[in-house]
Amino acid sequence: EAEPVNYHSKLSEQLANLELGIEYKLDLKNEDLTTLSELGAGNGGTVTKVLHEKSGTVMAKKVVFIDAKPTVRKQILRELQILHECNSKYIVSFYGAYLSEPHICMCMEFMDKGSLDAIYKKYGPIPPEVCGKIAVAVVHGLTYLYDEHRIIHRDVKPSNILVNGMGQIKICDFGVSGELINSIADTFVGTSTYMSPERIQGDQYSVKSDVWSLGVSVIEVALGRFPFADGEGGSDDEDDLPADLAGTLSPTKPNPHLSARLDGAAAKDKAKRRKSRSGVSLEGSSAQMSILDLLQHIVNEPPPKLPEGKFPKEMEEFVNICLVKDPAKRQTPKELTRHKYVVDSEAAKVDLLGWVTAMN
Ligand SMILES: O=c1[nH]ccc2cc(OC[C@@H]3CCNC3)c(Cl)cc12
Repeated sequence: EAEPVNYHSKLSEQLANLELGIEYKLDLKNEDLTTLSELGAGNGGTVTKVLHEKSGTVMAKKVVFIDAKPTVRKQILRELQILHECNSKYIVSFYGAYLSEPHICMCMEFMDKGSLDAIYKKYGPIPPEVCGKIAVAVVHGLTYLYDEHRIIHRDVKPSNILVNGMGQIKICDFGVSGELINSIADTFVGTSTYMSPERIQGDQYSVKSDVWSLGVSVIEVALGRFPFADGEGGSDDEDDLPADLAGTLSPTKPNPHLSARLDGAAAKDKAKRRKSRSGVSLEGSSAQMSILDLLQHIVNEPPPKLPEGKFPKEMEEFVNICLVKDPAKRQTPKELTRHKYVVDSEAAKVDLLGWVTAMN
């Protein structure tokens, strides 16, 4: 009979280590984790709330299926170790990752109020002052990832911005492993509808592409709906392209099929708008913007913006700066840390605790 673990001594030992700043790594494995509940699915994985028995720590465990050779999975596991060094109050903490063939399991800090997409879908549009705190968290989180680790998030959206019961707002699911990005890109078409114009066109994209996604995300949570006109998109799961394009989307090289289709969609889009202006209501699917229309819309139409005069001036301006279509003219996360909206929001006394406590 194994010696019963004395939780108290274990925890106080760990607290002592923490105080001494001693990094301790838990060797995580399935048999030490008890599943408590389901948290969500999306981004190519499922997330469950688990208890790590030995340390008494409640965690969020994300399980990702990687359709690749075991050597690739091992490489991904090695690359994920960088997450141990990603320490910021704006980044969800990482406890460790392990292989449970053919899955990769990642254990992270549990954020008990969940993701922003679920929050606004349940409680309605997020108050502008809370949006300010969200902008602060994402801008500083992105700046930390890039300045300290040269990491570009690649998937900024409300479902990857999490909240906990202490009113802390943190980002998760950033692209830390090159192999993981490749394997998801191959198996997952991943035409995220938060993609910047330059990324949709396969042009070189940078940390500024994350700023575009932040702009779309702030409008979405402030309005309580995905901002592109009657777009079907915006679900937190990846929307798939039609089969013939599946797997051809690459964030790095221009895609001839796509640009041809985008031009075609552009013609359709204009025709649709003309028809609808003539008062003929578009029935069924033709009225719902398909993912292709949406990609074409983002590339060719003016960027979305907040409705005039309904939000603080500097919030409108912040969003417009994030949504500058030309990446050369768009600011970096670091430059945005000096924007009035971010600086004022950081200093503002916002009762985030009250906001999260109202959520049961
Ligand atoms: O507590 C969490 N920690 C880390 C990741 C995480 C992810 C979560 O949800 C992710 C899914 C993805 C799409 N929508 C929600 C939730 Cl609901 C909690 C946590």
